[in-house]
Amino acid sequence: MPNSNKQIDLAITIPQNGMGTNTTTHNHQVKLALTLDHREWLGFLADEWWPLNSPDKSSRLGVGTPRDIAVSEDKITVVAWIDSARLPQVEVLSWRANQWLRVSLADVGEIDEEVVWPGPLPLFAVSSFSVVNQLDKARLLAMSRGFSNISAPTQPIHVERYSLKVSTAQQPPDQKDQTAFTPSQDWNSDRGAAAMAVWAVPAVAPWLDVLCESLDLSTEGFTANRLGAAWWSEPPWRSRPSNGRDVDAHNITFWRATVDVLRAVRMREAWRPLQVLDEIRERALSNGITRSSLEELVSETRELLNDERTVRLDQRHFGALGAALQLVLLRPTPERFITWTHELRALPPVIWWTGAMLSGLVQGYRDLEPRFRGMTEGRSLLAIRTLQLSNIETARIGWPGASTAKPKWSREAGKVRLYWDDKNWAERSENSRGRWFAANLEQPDIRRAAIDVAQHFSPTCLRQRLRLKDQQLAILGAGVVQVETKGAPLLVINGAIELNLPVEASITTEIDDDSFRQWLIHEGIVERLPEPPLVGSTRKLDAGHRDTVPGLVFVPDFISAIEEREILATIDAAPWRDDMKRRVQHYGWAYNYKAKKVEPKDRLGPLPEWAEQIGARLVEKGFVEELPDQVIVNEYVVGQGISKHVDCPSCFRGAIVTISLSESWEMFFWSPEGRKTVLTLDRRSATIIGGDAREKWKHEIPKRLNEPWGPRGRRVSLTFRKVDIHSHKARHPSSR
Ligand SMILES: O=C(O)CCC(=O)C(=O)O
Ligand SMILES: [Fe+2]
Repeated sequence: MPNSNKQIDLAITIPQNGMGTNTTTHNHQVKLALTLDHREWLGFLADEWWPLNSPDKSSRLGVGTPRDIAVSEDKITVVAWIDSARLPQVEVLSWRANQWLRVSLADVGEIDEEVVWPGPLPLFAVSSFSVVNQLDKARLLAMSRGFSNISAPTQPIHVERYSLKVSTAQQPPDQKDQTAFTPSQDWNSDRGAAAMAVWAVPAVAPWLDVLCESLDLSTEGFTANRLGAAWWSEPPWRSRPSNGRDVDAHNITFWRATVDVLRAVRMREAWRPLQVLDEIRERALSNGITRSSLEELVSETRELLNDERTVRLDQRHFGALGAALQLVLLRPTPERFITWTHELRALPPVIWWTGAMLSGLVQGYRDLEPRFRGMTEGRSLLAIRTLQLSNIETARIGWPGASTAKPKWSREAGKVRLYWDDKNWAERSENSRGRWFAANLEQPDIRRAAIDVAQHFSPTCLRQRLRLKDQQLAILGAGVVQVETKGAPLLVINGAIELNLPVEASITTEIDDDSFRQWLIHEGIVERLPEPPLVGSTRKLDAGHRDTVPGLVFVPDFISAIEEREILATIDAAPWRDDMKRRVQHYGWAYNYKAKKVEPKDRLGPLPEWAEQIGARLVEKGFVEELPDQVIVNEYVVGQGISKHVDCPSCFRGAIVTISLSESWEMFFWSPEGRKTVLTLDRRSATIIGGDAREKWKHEIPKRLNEPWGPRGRRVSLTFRKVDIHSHKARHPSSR
């Protein structure tokens, strides 16, 4: 955008002098030199822009040759070589033929002796530094490592002889239109807040969205409002929305007062939290906050600061915001603030995040430790973006490589990657909270694990589901029961009633997806969350192996995903036998693994309804001839399996069927000659083992940690058999 206007600007601003208009050199290679002493150099590294600390933010740069500034004997002279192509191609003042002229940066060349860059210079525009001897270089590097808020520059420091040129230029005239280049007074604080916001963002989707929106040039933080954290739509680095459409005026007003006061704190000079608190109170009152709610927060916070009470995370009047402020007042610097997570295990993410951001605001970018500043790419993008967001004038300046795109994020290989266009500018590690949030709760094994998690951590996300079928139940008690049919049917009970439920009535535990996710977004989690199960172990079968075992029939998707979930829920609600290596449940007939037989005394009763239904379907589809009357549920966790065997030929009649749930694992089939055939038992499939496969071949589930496609979690199988109680055939030597 600036490039297209360049020629026109030139035509207007270059006067017709002796050089003529055509002699301007379009030399982008020209090196601009900023001469600094070592203290200034350290300041440049701390701020990453130069100069920010002085009222005049412009810099005089030598063209090709560094300017000779009066550096005293005891100081080291450092030359920063600026690559003009990394700066916006705007107009600068140039000392050309003994006068100051306004020229485009792109046209600065050998004919210019010196230019005045109209604003602070970014460290990222520096291509290298120069010093005159090795000792100076060593001293500079040592100094840059000696301060907690400075890291050694990524640019090389060359040792070379250069000449300094005494300036012949007059004092440059005042530039009236510098505003676009002069960051706001608060830029240091606001940039500190932004850096901490990135560093501390909870790696959970909605909070990552909030962060991206907070750095977007256009949006107004809808996600933040939806999450009850409206103040994140008005982070310090954004000039306030003029339309003032606040959904949470109370919190926003308090937030503005807090930010205004905290960003004016000069931590280096003094830290007086009680005074800061009073100032926030004053400011909030004059902004129109109701006295009573504010006074309560203020007096409680005073007690906290005076060590007369301990931190309470459920702030009544200002919620997460009030709590975050209290924590920041207690520990104002980021490196101390972040230690709260160790002491307050149940710290909700938004309190921690808001507080961390405020600690960055109080500390300011200059004093921020490099670990909080992020990657090099991110630093420059964040600096430019906070400049753009702080005032409209600066937003118009086209920084090379700076994007106007929306910031986005993605999850990749255990990382959360933040990017603009295709530029990666920040990374966070994923955590189990974020992984749970992203997990597909439709997957039965994930859902099951989520129920476990909820049972342990947040039972209010759970529901009990009562399933009744073809019943007429007497209503006991004085209450009244009605069924409302408008919209989704609703059973309305007024007063108390009781029902005598038949034994077959099933009650299963269900999870409410929304409340589970809300819990993941908002709540402090005291213990380590287990990881959601991997769903990698679901691979489509290659058909090649299926025909090689005679008598084997493989039926993919015999069970639907919903059935799978329901059966697993029912199974998990029933007791497990754990007298073996793996857990099992026996239905219909108990099986004696030692004696390898079934006797009349082993009869347990009819199959449960779910097993009865599947058995009937197996007959109906012609996979087995007789209705199965025994089902064994096997649970295998990582490392477990079943050794090579033939299912007891004399105990059962006809084909046996195994149905695989929750993960796909391999089964090995061994021919009578000892040849191995591998079959993947896809989850939800049925494998019918009949004929030779049943009688002559052995089968096995290897005991191992991984399947070829990923680590094992948990597999559950259902084996359906027809018990042959009258058969007295000899036992197969290695039968089960
Ligand atoms: O887990 C399976 O699918 C097979 C179980 C099995 O072979 C058996 O119980 O005999
Ligand atoms: Fe078996």
